[in-house]
Amino acid sequence: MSCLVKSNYSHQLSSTAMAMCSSFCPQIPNQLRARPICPFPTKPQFTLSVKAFSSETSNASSKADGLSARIGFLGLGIMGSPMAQNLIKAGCDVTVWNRTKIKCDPLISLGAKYKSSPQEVAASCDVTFAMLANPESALEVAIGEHGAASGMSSGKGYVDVSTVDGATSKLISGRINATGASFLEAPVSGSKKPAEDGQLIFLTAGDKSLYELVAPLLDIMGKSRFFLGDVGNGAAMKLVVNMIMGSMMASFSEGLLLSEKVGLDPSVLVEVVSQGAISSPMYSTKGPSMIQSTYPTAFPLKHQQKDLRLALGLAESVSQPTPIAAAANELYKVAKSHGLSDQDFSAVIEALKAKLQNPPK
Ligand SMILES: NC(=O)C1=CN([C@@H]2O[C@H](COP(=O)(O)OP(=O)(O)OC[C@H]3O[C@@H](n4cnc5c(N)ncnc54)[C@H](OP(=O)(O)O)[C@@H]3O)[C@@H](O)[C@H]2O)C=CC1
Ligand SMILES: O=CCCC(=O)O
Repeated sequence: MSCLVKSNYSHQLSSTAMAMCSSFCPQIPNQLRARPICPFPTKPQFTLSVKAFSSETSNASSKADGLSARIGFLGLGIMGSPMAQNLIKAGCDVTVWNRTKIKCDPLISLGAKYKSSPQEVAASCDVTFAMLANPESALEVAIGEHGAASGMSSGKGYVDVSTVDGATSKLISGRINATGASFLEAPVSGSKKPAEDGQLIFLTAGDKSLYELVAPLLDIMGKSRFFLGDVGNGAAMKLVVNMIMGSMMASFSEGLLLSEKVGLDPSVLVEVVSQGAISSPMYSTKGPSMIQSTYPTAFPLKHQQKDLRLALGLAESVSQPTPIAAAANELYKVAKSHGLSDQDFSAVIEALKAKLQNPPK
């Protein structure tokens, strides 16, 4: 396994990185290419050569020379839109598609091209990213009618950054590989704001050469990237992380409500938690709005419940007991039944309030 992290301490790019920037982003003027300063206007401060722990080195520069800079992006929701936007702002040649076409318009205004199906995007691009809601939509867009696979061929790459289960990822990988193209799964840790800020964490697995080729693109959209081996490992890592997160949020919700019920100020609880061993940006960021009973959507509750469901399936596949996650999953299901699917996942606290108001008879 390897991990590369974006450095905040250097304005300079290595020559390898510079070559790859130029290769992927042909709109970068030649006079800028000659300078050892990264030309990306939004994300100037990184180098590709900082390693956290790995003996692997990237030799993507020479391979990148064979790849032109046409990038497809399928799925422009909360995450896909800012990710694609960062690629466009970095000067990359991006072609977009979304089921609901109107969501393409802001990106088209920024310079993106548009195609009317995933198939057409894949056919016209060298590497196509997909950021879809769930396994069903990831499958439909990748291998359904007019899906990306039907536009794929040898030399192309498909990078699925959606959160899905390993079986879905392997199915997509098999169909993409059958066309002669390469597949990488690359789900992300980090939410709406990190997506906007290019601070996502990529959990990749699959074709190592494709990983190396798209590394400069991942570095535009993210702050670090892990290569985890075979297809399925990236999905598994993502599901374990989100299983922990879903349980943490459910437990935090119980704490907020209990503190209030025993006469404490929940705002003080948030402050106390922020100074101790269980401090988490999630609690500090979401806590104040949860106390106000407002849940501006960064990570939709329906997706958190989907991830818990998939994580429980993963645990079941290896007979691993996960009673805490199972209980949390039930709470998110209650929240969904109260119409909170499209609220932020912190709205799970409302399920506990509902339970309090309607105790079992
Ligand atoms: N939001 C977050 O904080 C994070 C989300 N994720 C994961 O990333 C993925 C996307 O999340 P997010 O952007 O928040 O989700 P959104 O719900 O905002 O976007 C979902 C996207 O999937 C598309 N879609 C849904 N169903 C279909 C379908 N049947 N056919 C074609 N397209 C479809 C939507 O198209 P349309 O616009 O037409 O509805 C939209 O582009 C999910 O897997 C999620 O778990 C990962 C990390 C963080
Ligand atoms: O999948 C969603 C992850 C959200 C986050 O990491 O904050």
